[in-house]
Amino acid sequence: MRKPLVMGNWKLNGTKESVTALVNALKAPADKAAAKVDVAVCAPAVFIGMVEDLASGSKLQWGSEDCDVHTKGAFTGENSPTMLREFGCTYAIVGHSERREYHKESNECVAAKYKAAQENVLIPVLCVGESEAEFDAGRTMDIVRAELKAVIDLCGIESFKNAVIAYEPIWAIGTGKTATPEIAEKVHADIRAYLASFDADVAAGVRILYGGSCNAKTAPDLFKQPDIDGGLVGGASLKAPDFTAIIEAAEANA
Ligand SMILES: O=C[C@H](O)COP(=O)(O)O
Repeated sequence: MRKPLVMGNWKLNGTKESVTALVNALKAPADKAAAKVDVAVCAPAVFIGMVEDLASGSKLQWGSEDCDVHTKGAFTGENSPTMLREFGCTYAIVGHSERREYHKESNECVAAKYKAAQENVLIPVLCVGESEAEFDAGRTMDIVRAELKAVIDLCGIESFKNAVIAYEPIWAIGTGKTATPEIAEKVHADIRAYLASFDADVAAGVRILYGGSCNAKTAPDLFKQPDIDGGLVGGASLKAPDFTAIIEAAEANA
């Protein structure tokens, strides 16, 4: 039985004031949901220490939006998995489409980050997904399989025992164009089938989140799908009432 996970990805948003208010407002819903649903927020690195101070003692978990492959050294601007772990992160998102696009991160680079996160006791949240042109051309699974295969080649299928996958169709991110529950479920099931071709038990156990305009309105039907194990939520995770409604939708289907 897979425990759903609802994770916020704040991206490049927040102030000291808004982070304080948001984390304080999410502790009670996270505590209430904890028996059935894991709840986490992934914050810009500069806010992670604040999130740790505010959320410690509650069931709200936190993580980073990226992590470097190195643990220390002359890598200006980076954040190492050991530093993130020291500030209490449970998760590290790797391979978000915005990193792949704006920072030119290849499948191999993302796989290396996934490996570094896992080696340093962070749970990687591996983002996969296709562009609109690739979706229109029917190439979704070609893209997603290649993104998964790079990780399998470097870390092995067993590594997915301690990882999360987030399927995020790029055309649905921040656009208001959510994938229909049927489209999303088909891709999630195809991802699970692909992983099962390597190891059926690992495939059955891995949590696969949906991301892309997941909000209070769309989450209930998405979360009813058998292969959708929660959401990676961008815009709607910045407002406590909206994110709370998404947590409640996951609880209702857990
Ligand atoms: O990581 C989150 C995704 O990019 C989804 O963002 P969004 O919910 O604003 O569409």
